Amino acid sequence: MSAVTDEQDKSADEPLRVGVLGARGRMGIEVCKAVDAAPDMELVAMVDQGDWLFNASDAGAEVVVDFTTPDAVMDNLHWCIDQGISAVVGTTGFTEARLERMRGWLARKPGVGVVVAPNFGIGAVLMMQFAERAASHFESAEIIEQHHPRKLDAPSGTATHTARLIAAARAAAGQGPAPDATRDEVAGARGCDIDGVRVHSVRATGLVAHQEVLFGATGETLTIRHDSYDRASFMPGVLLAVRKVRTRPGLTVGLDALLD
Ligand SMILES: NC(=O)C1=CN([C@@H]2O[C@H](COP(=O)(O)OP(=O)(O)OC[C@H]3O[C@@H](n4cnc5c(N)ncnc54)[C@H](O)[C@@H]3O)[C@@H](O)[C@H]2O)C=CC1
Ligand SMILES: O=C(O)C1=N[C@H](C(=O)O)C[C@H](O)C1
Repeated sequence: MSAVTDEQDKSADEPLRVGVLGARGRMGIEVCKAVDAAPDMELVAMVDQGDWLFNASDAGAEVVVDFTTPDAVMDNLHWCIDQGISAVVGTTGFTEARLERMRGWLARKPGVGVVVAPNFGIGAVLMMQFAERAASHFESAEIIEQHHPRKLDAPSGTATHTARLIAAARAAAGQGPAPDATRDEVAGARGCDIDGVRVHSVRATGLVAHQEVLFGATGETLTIRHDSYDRASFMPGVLLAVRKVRTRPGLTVGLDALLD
């Protein structure tokens, strides 16, 4: 299978055939609605736990969207890549080791593309970019992420990714650790540490997905905040990735390159 160009290898009136994994989940339901409503796409498979993955390949899916669980996603992606199906992945839990394994699978299937994004909200992508830009100008940086209480993982994928971006920008600027004389009286009082950046996870009914990045320097603070009030906020980013993934063979991490 070879890479598809921006012009696509199909006539303009042929819709892109899309399958959704995790189709009965909170995000999966929203993705199915968005794909179904997109004039240039056809929803050909809705797969959830206990369903047969081959439903997607039997239905001729050209792109699969995965919003499942960190435990399920790697097996799903291995299968998709093996089948020559490109994938758009919002599921969290991606470590560098997992990304490297996926690069190995993709190396054997040169025409297949995978886009993995910790957050498909355009505002959230910009929030991460702004945080990366601000990072080297402030001696303190902490992240407060807030989510609905049915979220399985903490810290969020977005917070982990943001912390890594901030840490890399601080290291590149030769900054040392953020000042902090506090001794934890109770374990976890200062949140968790991701590459030297403190991350605090809040879970409360009524929340959807929210994050603040708080920077501090002498006499000033800067707060960069993003709020998703509705899962519809992730859909423009998901549909953009579905449209572009087949033009980007190999692994793309984050939505940034697709927005340029
Ligand atoms: N990147 C982004 O923009 C976003 C990412 N997420 C992430 O997406 C993931 C899913 O989130 P939610 O929809 O809230 O969770 P959810 O728990 O509502 O949905 C997950 C669905 O996956 C299904 N599932 C589990 N194993 C499966 C398998 N092997 N094959 C097919 N389906 C399987 C479950 O039955 C469930 O229906 C989480 O990791 C979450 O953090 C959520 C929102 C936005
Ligand atoms: O589980 C969620 O809801 C979300 N998960 C992603 C994450 O962990 O960052 C993206 C967004 O925050 C919503």
